[in-house]
Amino acid sequence: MVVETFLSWALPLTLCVVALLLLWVYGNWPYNTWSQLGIPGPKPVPFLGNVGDLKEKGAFDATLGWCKKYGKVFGVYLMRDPVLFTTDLDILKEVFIKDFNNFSTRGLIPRLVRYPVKASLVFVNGDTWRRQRHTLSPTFSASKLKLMSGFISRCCENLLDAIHTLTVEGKALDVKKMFGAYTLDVVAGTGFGFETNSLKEVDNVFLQNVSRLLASSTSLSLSAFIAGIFPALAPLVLALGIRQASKKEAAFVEQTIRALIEERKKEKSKGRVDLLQLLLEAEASEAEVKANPQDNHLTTSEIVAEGVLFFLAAYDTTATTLQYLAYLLALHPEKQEKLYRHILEAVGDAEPSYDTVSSIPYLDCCIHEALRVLPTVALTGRKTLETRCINGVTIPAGCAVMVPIYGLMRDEDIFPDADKFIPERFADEAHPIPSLVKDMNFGAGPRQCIGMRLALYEVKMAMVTLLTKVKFTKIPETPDTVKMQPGKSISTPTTPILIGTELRGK
Ligand code: HEM
Repeated sequence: MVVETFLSWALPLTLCVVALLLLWVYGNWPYNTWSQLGIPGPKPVPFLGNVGDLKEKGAFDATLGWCKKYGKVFGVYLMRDPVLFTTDLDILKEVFIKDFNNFSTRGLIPRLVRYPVKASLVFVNGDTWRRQRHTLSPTFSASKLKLMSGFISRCCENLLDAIHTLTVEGKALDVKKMFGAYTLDVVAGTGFGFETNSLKEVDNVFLQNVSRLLASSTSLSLSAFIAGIFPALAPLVLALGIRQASKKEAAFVEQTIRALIEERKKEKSKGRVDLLQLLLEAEASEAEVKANPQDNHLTTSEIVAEGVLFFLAAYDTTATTLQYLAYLLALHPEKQEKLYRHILEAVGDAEPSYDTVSSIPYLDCCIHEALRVLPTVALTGRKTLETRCINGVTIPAGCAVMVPIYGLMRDEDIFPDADKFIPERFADEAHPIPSLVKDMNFGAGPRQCIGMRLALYEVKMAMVTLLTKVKFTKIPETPDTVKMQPGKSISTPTTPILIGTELRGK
């Protein structure tokens, strides 16, 4: 009897203890990777690694803090995955440029990413990436951008009108909202040849859906959390549709793109120069793509994926860059006046064009410096196929190597007085900034941002159009410093940035 009672509870109890022990081992075993390799880093907690810090402080502030504490190379655990963070230029050059064949995969790929984004350039790899990249690259050549110039000019004029009205009415300028509407109009027109009226109708439904989709895709949800701890459950989480946060918005954006494709096919226009036209000219069946993988072809489902991606990748990033540039110019009137003089010298009374806005070195300096002081993107990186040892640092096979962009941009060895807004540092011939660092806000190497030229062109056209007519000013509502929201991979201030505007010549 005593033996039976003992067995009835001892067996389940033993099983529970063994299960808990196994769970404990599972939740802890990856966390000696970096200490064994002699690489410093923050102490991980079971199952979560260092995600707690990222969630609490945000990717920008957490990684900046780690850079200050651990230096140029440190190891972090994202859930159970070891990730090497580095601002060491020799390692970055090797990873992004010289050893690209080994590091051609994007660093962190969310486990729950689904179609259409999953099939787009950002997330595909290997031969599929090569084919898509070759097919899409011509869209962003200087000659194609020049053809889009008339449309971008019209968007800039609308932007100027909207800001003129605000100024006359004495209202503060919500920089992100205004520039978000402008970049959405540019993306819609240059990408798909359709005119959103988001500058006049700031609460545009399409804009709201894209914003919500972006917000949910850059924050950590419960489902991402489950899939992070138990990667094997990711397909189940996706199949069950647990990741509901962005489903509705993703469907809305996807449907809009599909409708645009259908309309364009009916129109049969050959004269268009937008992204959609280029995509459709490359359209081929799945069988054709399989048979000739080296040709510049895209399947119909890839065309939809690239269309959705174009909105996601192009709109918020460029609007955020414009937002910080306008804000920093409002805080630094002397730099703004210098930029105004340089713009007048280059453009005079003429209409700004691709060539004129591209020939104002001080404008480039201001954009680079704004991106440096307040970067738009927190992180980018690559995954190593095979184990590599670079500069004495071992990177185990399958491990991600990430650049903490904020930390790199605040490195006092490269940027003395790194907290200060000094555009001139990018023109200092005595201390040139390495181009790898200068452009790292757009990544580096063959997988660098494909839209960099378009983004810079949009920013330049907007600034040249506005600054010849309007001054940005600091008003009581303008914050002295920007605090970034945690949980976002694209920089988002905790409260909207408001600045003042004055008409020039008044
Ligand atoms: C100021 C605005 C922008 C910033 C700061 C930015 C930043 C970035 C960064 C950091 C990457 C990763 C690059 C790497 O890993 O080396 C990237 C990739 C990418 N960006 Fe941008 N981006 C901007 C605008 C745009 C625009 C306008 C487009 C338009 C289509 C775009 C499309 C893409 C695509 C498709 C990729 C993936 C490229 C690939 O994997 O081959 N971006 N961007």
